[in-house]
Amino acid sequence: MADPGFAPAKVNLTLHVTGRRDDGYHLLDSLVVFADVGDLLDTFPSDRPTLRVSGPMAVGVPVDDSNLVLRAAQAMGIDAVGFHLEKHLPAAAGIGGGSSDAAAALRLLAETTGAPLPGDRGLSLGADVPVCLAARPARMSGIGEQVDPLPSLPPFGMVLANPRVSVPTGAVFGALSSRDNAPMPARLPDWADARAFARWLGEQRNDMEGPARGIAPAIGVTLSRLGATDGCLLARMSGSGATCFALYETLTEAQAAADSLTKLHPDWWIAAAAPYSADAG
Ligand SMILES: C[C@](O)(CO)[C@H](O)COP(=O)(O)OP(=O)(O)OC[C@H]1O[C@@H](n2ccc(N)nc2=O)[C@H](O)[C@@H]1O
Ligand SMILES: Nc1ncnc2c1ncn2[C@@H]1O[C@H](COP(=O)(O)OP(=O)(O)OP(=O)(O)O)[C@@H](O)[C@H]1O
Repeated sequence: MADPGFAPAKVNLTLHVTGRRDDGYHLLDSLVVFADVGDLLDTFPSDRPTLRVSGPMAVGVPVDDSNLVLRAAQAMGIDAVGFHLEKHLPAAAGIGGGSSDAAAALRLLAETTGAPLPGDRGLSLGADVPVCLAARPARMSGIGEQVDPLPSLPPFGMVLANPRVSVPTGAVFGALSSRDNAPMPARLPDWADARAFARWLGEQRNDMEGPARGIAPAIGVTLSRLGATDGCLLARMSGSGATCFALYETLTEAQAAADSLTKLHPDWWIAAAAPYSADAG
């Protein structure tokens, strides 16, 4: 059984911005997968909402009411709970760290208290929370509320790389030059292998990459470094950045690429990962 407290990194393999609603939120069409690197969340008995944060990425993570973990508990109407969050994912990085933590909190509380999940599956906490609650490969649309699980994907390995520049999501949406772009094809192909999958992904887009690179030029460097690693099939930015990912045929190739990139950029956050799905095993 999948660990409900595991908060995997979210990776937008594609991210098409297809319109904007009257309230300013953008309509998206995105192929989302999860990686087997992430944060770890656990609960402990407490008579009031409490949050302790530890781990290699704990610095700067809020421990007050603004943390999405405590906001998730609030959304489920649960006050008397303590959380321990072990932070491994960089924040404001385009890999849904806070959203995945919120989703893990919802899953844990539903499991331990029997309380129902919020009707909006966490959308009011963040547009990425519903897909993070599913934590399996999905096509995400609307502003994030529509989550359609994908049939099985071919196996592949990934490297995630962040040049340690944080990029606020709202600023990147605000800097988009075009908001009415084409969605992905209505019917997704049945990809034979990682190469065919990466070739098809290469014909799709992340519409936020251009504006994010304008805000954080280090993203361009990250993409070219990933693209130059042995066996790289595709290098692209995830979400609103600055984390970029590269795909490989195998996890072994991804691990070798992560090692060589770490030698070049020991100060970056770099992780090799396999795809993760909450419904597997
Ligand atoms: C870029 C993505 O990561 C792609 O998966 C998500 O759409 C962002 O999800 P998120 O970080 O959970 O976003 P939220 O915390 O809900 O929103 C942050 C800000 O991004 C903008 N926002 C977000 C989602 C969306 N579909 N349209 C938007 O315009 C809004 O200005 C909002 O104030
Ligand atoms: N549990 C949490 N972990 C990290 N940051 C959090 C958390 N809860 C709230 N935050 C706040 O949310 C901000 C955005 O962080 P988050 O990791 O959610 O990034 P994100 O890039 O917006 O994710 P994405 O755009 O992929 O959904 C942080 O700067 C931080 O102040």
